[in-house]
Amino acid sequence: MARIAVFGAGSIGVYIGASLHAAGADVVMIGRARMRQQIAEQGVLLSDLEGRRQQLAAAGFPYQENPFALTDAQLILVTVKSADSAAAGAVIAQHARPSALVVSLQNGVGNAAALRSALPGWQVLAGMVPFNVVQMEGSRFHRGSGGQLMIEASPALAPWQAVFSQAHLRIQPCADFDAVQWGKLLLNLNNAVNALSGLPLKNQLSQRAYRRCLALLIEEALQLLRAAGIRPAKIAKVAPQLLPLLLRLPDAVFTRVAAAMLKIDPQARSSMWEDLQAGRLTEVDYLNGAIVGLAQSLGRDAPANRRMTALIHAAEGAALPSWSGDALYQALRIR
Ligand SMILES: NC(=O)C1=CN([C@@H]2O[C@H](COP(=O)(O)OP(=O)(O)OC[C@H]3O[C@@H](n4cnc5c(N)ncnc54)[C@H](OP(=O)(O)O)[C@@H]3O)[C@@H](O)[C@H]2O)C=CC1
Ligand SMILES: CC(C)(CO)C(=O)C(=O)O
Repeated sequence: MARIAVFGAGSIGVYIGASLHAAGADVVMIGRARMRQQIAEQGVLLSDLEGRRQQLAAAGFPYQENPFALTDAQLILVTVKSADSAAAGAVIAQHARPSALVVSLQNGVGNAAALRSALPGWQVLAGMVPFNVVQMEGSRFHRGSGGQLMIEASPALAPWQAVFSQAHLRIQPCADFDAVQWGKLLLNLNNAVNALSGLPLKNQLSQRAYRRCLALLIEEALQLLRAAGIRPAKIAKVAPQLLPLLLRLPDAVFTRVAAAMLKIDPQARSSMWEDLQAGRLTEVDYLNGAIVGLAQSLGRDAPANRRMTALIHAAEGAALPSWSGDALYQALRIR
């Protein structure tokens, strides 16, 4: 059977890899010793907001540290954080076959390009994970929101569609993937707001004070995208251009009008909050920082996203933050 490798299996990689394994696919997850030990002791519990709870035994669970496992892979899913993409590409180049299809399942707009630079001549596709996964007590990997995986359209995807569908991970191929990545990045501007709030996503997004911060960041990004001639795709239920207006609505109206946006498990958190909590560096340079970089390329500034990037860097390695929405809004607007 065709072999799938998940490279850099943490929250997203274990959730996707374990779902494929549970559905009978031939998959191997490659990651760190800490994760391998945790899984060897406790197995993996997959859960989701629709009520799934599936315990997968430690015995025979395909997780290992050795990248040698890449040798037989025909499909390689890359799920490392953005700063690790170039190094991941180098390891893949060393161990895998150039005929393997590589798919980046990462946030940000530059990871597929980073992988392509490390893997000249390989087929690398950009992908997008719309849902959220948090690691919880008991080696539990919990999907706290919904949506379909999106991957850059290519005939090379066809043999994999059925395998993913069997694992309840339907793949939606998309032609204009730049638009998809920028559309997702707009939503990921909330990762930093969420991380600084210290609150679960649903609670944070239910409070107008935090939504005003996000509206400010998105509005600034939309102006720059327009100036650069980039049209972000609609990833949420509403068009990107309407997001600032929607987010600024009073709580009572927002909870009714944007009920679909709040269809999130009360325990779900952003991946950036997970990074702060684990004492790791975050992906802020690849999210809010990408807006600052876009501004610079246009000879402009992105003050709110620039300040947000600095606030997150200040929080990295420090005690877990718990900003109020109003204080954060003021900090993002300080001249
Ligand atoms: N978590 C979520 O809900 C979502 C995340 N995403 C995106 O998906 C991507 C992955 O995120 P997430 O799963 O949360 O990240 P995690 O940090 O949980 O997982 C990545 C794992 O890869 C490991 N890793 C890094 N480099 C290597 C290497 N060279 N060899 C082996 N293992 C390596 C990391 O170990 P170590 O930390 O020790 O380096 C870590 O365990 C990110 O781009 C994120 O933005 C997208 C949608 C939702
Ligand atoms: C799913 C979402 C948008 C949740 O914040 C995410 O991409 C992340 O946590 O990185």
